[in-house]
Amino acid sequence: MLRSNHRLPITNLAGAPRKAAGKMNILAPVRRDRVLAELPQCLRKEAALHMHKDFHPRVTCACQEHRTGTVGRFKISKVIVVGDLSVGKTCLINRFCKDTFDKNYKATIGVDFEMERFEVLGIPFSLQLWDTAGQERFKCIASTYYRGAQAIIIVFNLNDVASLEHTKQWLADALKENDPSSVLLFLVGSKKDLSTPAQYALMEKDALKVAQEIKTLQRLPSPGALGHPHSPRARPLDICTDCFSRPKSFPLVAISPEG
Ligand SMILES: Nc1nc2c(ncn2[C@@H]2O[C@H](COP(=O)(O)OP(=O)(O)OP(=O)(O)O)[C@@H](O)[C@H]2O)c(=O)[nH]1
Repeated sequence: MLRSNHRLPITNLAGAPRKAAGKMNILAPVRRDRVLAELPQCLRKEAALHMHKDFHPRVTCACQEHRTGTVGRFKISKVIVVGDLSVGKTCLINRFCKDTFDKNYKATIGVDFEMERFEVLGIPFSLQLWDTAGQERFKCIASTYYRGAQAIIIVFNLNDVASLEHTKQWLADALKENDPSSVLLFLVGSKKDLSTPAQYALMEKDALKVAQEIKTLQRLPSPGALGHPHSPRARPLDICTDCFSRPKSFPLVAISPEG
């Protein structure tokens, strides 16, 4: 069945949604649970994406004075979500953005898009979440939206080992359009509620191996290799999700392959 409410966003060359001409840009207030007064504690030091407790004063100052051109695209981050068909990419995004879960499968055609606004340490911040199609026949449409991502979330089904194997190809395709030296990677296992503890334990081991392979590939110095020799920000984390029964937010179990 095809997603009935599917929409393709109008985009500019950088892949960001374009504002409708002549319309005033009036934004609703940021939701309370999207206001982060302090950066959250990480489960493990190696799994932390932030190394400092605060922003660099230059960033804070530029954002407050609306001069974010000087600090790059700090105030908007593009996240692309890739992975095999039916692994649960849309459900993951819907749980995060709308706190909803739909048990009926409706394939994404091409791409779908959500925007989440945050306030992080007093600085407004927007997250663009690009939900891409896992079906082969829509892959070429979806891949045109890969460019300019700050983070890539590669999803696999914890009950389908083939979907884990395919994550390497999904990542390789996504990295063709992005800078491997600066993009953040997340390896996400979905449908945890459907696996038994024994199945889950096996899959967790395999997922850790894949995460480690991804990381090793990133460090390869040869040109044309998956990654970049110096990629301090690129660090795959494993996150296991269960969109079905967890009521709110991304349930995170970070099992970083570092250390
Ligand atoms: N039990 C359970 N079912 C899930 C979970 N996540 C997704 N599903 C189901 O899996 C099916 C596919 O989910 P989608 O989110 O549409 O999958 P997708 O990866 O976006 O699929 P494509 O759009 O084809 O790429 C749906 O029937 C969902 O209800 C989960 O955590 N638990």
